[in-house]
Formats: sequence, C-alpha cells, structure tokens
Amino acid sequence: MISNEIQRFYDPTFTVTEEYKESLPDLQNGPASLIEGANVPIQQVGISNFKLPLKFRRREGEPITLEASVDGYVSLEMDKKGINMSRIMRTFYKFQDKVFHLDRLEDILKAYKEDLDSQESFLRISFNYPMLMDSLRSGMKGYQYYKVQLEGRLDNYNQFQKYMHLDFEYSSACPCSYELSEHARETREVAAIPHSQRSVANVTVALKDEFFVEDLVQICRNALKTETQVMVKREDEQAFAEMNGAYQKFVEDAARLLYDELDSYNSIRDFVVRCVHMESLHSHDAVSRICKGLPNGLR
Ligand SMILES: Nc1nc2c(ncn2[C@@H]2O[C@H](COP(=O)(O)OP(=O)(O)OP(=O)(O)O)[C@@H](O)[C@H]2O)c(=O)[nH]1
Repeated sequence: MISNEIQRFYDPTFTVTEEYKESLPDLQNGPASLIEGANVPIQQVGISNFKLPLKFRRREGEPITLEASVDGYVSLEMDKKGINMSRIMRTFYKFQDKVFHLDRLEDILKAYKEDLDSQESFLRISFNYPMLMDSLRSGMKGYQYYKVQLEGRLDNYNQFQKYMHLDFEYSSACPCSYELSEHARETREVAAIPHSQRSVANVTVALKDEFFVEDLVQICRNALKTETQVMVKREDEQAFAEMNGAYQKFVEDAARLLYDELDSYNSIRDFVVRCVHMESLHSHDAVSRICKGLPNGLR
C-alpha cells in the first residue's frame, strides 16, 4: 500500500527480490508511443568516457596495463524508445581481463549487437601509451607518452572496420625563416634565429592487417625525423638543433612527408592526417590536412 506520507529514509538492509525487480518501471523498453520527437532510427547511442584499467598488447614483451577511456555505441531502430544503457558497460566488462588489440574490438562489437539487439555497433578506446625513447647522443632514456585511440565499427552486414589514431608531437623549423636568418648574417652580420615550434600530427589510419602502436610511431618518426625529446643533456640539445637544421619543414611538407610514408605500408588501407604547427611567429596556428581518401574511406 502506498502511504501518503513519504519518508526521507534510506534502508541499507533492503534487498531486491525477483518479484520486486519485475515491478520496476522499464521505460527504455516501453512502446513507441513513449518516443519523444521524430520516430526515426538513431545512428549512435551509448556511453562515452567510462574508465577502467586494460591490458594492451605491445609489439615486444609482456602486455602493459593502462588506464583506458571507452566510448561504446550502438544503433537504435525506429519504434524503439531506448537502449539498455548499462549493457554497454556490462558487456565490455566481460572482456576486461583479455589482452586488448584492434581485432579484440570485433568480439566486443559482436557482443554489443547481440546484447543490445542492434544493427550496428561502435567502439573507441583511448589511452596514453608509454614507449622508452633514447636520447640523441648522451645515451640516456626516458618515457615518451603517446595519445592513442583504437576504434572499431561493425555494420549491419557484420563488416568490421578498424582504425588507429595517434597524436605525434614534433618540432618544425621554418625553412623560409632559416634562409632569412642566414641572409641577415651574411649581408649585414646580424644574428637572427629562425622560428620553430612544437607541432602535432593527428594521424588516423584505416587498417586491414595486424598493426601495433609502435608501427605508427615508427612511421611518424621516419617521415618527420624531429620528434620532441624526453631526456636532454647539452650534447642532445645540440644534436636536436642540427637535426632541425637538416629537416626543416613547412606544414605542407609535414603532411606530404607523412603521406609518402603511410602510403608505403601494405597494412594501411586508408589514412587522414592533420598537422598543426603552433607557430612562434604568429598568434595563430598553421594547419594542413591530407588524406589518401579512397572511395568509402577516410576524408
Ligand atoms: N536508454 C537510456 N537509459 C538511461 C539514460 N540515462 C539514464 N539511463 C538509465 O540507465 C539505467 C540502466 O539501464 P538498463 O541497462 O536498461 O538497466 P536494466 O533494465 O536494469 O538492465 P537489463 O537487465 O540489462 O535490462 C536505466 O535505469 C535507465 O533509466 C538515457 O539517456 N537513455
């Protein structure tokens, strides 16, 4: 019986029986008449940024456990009010003890489609991946952390697409500014320092074969050469200055260098790259965006 007097009281001993659970309102599984707005399908609905520790596969050695942030979504058909939202997280937790890599996402995406009775599913796992990096000349080492995302999609034909995103930080020394500085020194004996800046390449690759974070890092290093350093003594700083002298680049050069390198890898089906040079010359950024852009690919 419902009393008219509602009490402000939390009972820590209250236990839920099956019968009580059955009596709970279940709005998200209610009739289409409960839908607000247009009764149309929703492409993605789910949870963003739930966190847990996950074991990630490395190219060499034991897997590494890292804090991961997960976005999980499914599609929702018309006539359905909502999804069983907690299943996005509960289904993911069934895989929490597995070692994570891109192909593992396909298993979870299939489980999403089954557990949430959906046509399509989508997953993105974000984490910071540490790699030991050698100093240029001093023989020291330090941890470089890379912002990485593994992404998977399963469409209504069960076709699995997998992607990796990496933010790669590098230094860009302006070739024009270098020539202008040399000109000042040679013609007027005036000291001048060309501008250079910390820059970032946001790289997304669509993959067809096995692929590791280490592979994408290596591709970026091969293309751009001037990755920002971790442990730096004077001999390393001088080496870095020489390296930037050898590998000067406009933002256009950075994009094309990455294109060349990414295009030479068989396991990469398609890619898109956005380079941002946070100019010390300007108060604004210089930006380039380049893609292989296959039909139905990344653009
Ligand atoms: N669909 C949906 N659910 C939401 C939202 N915000 C909060 N929720 C709540 O998420 C809770 C958990 O959802 P469910 O997975 O359906 O929980 P459940 O019905 O006990 O779980 P099942 O045993 O899987 O059926 C529900 O109480 C919802 O009300 C929202 O925006 N959409």
